[in-house]
Amino acid sequence: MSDITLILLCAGNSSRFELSSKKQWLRTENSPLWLFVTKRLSSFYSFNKIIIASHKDELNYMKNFTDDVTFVEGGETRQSSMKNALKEVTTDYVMVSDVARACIPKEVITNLIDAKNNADCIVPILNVSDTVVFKNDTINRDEVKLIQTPQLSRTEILINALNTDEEFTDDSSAIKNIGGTIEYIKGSLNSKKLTFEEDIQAIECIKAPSKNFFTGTGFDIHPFEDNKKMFLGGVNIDVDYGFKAHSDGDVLIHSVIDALLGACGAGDIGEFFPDTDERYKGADSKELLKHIVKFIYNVGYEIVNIDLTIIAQKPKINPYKNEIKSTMAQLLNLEKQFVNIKATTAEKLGFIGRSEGVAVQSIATLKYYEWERK
Ligand SMILES: Nc1ccn([C@@H]2O[C@H](COP(=O)(O)OP(=O)(O)OP(=O)(O)O)[C@@H](O)[C@H]2O)c(=O)n1
Ligand SMILES: C[C@](O)(CO)[C@H](O)COP(=O)(O)O
Repeated sequence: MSDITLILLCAGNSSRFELSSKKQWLRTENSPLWLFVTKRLSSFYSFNKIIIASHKDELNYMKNFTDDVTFVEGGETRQSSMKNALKEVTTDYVMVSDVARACIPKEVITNLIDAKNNADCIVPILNVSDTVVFKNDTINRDEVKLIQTPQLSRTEILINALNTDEEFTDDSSAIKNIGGTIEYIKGSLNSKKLTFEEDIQAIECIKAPSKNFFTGTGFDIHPFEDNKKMFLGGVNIDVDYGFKAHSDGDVLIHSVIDALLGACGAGDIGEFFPDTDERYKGADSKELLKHIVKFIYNVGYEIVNIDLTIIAQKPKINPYKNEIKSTMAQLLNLEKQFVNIKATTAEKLGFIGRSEGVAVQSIATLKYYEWERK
């Protein structure tokens, strides 16, 4: 059994990337980048264990993709994500890599492992061939190194090195800080880190996303409650009763949230906003939908359209249809033509027919965010 654990850091915010999808969630064919990188690295070497540090909002979702890795919640910084992941490591050695370095070649992994006994931390580097100016001075470029990941460290030493409030931008800097030894090996241009949008041009091992469409259905139902404001699709309906619920009871938005989550395979509304959680008592459902829409985009999807049916004996929906459409289109970041609303009575049958509440059924279609190499 190998004595090396792989940690893949995937908990960043991609704030410099500036696309609607986080870089770890870009699709290469049908695979999110983090899964592609995990499979790629594990095809090069049989690690004892693979640990993935995930953003807290994406941790549960990631678990739907594979049972072969251990997921941990990331932190605010790369270093805190690494510290969380290190708690799960039981081997003598640990290899830590950025998910943002998607195309690391096998040779780099093999060379790191071959050098594992030579120092406390083995680091791939690139030398610099351009002239380097630091502040205003041209400096000796032969003394400049560009540090890459993955880095292979003795686990105990890395844990000790990170037992500080000081922030380091990589593992080797922390180890150097406590007097540990470092060995530099040859890195690779193919290990370039995806940081800015234009870096996609250099990440050649990934293929375009598949053109598949994904559908999900949603259904929600709420009974009426007197003397409460009624909201449907984010619009205040002018009646003197509302919906009984833990939140504001916007049954239409709840149904749409479930359809969106269904389409991207992310469970249901209760997994994101439990009705036992005091934070969501009386919550404005528009805010819940905004959170979900951000999630959908972050994890690499775009919304194509939604269609829904409101089943209500009362109130009358027609006078509000257009406003609901506009409000929902804005919340979903869609053109109005891609939001369709139908309404029907229950022909006086059952509890809806007895005017005791309203149900909404919906369907959403998503596609992968279409990044392209120009
Ligand atoms: N809190 C954080 C921050 C970063 N990372 C990971 O550390 C690596 C290097 O970070 P970077 O490329 O800077 O990614 P982001 O932090 O997502 O990017 P940005 O700084 O532009 O927000 C990435 O694999 C990233 O997912 C992490 O696991 N936890
Ligand atoms: C660890 C690293 O990739 C080495 O070059 C780099 O320091 C990460 O920096 P970032 O600012 O977190 O992208």
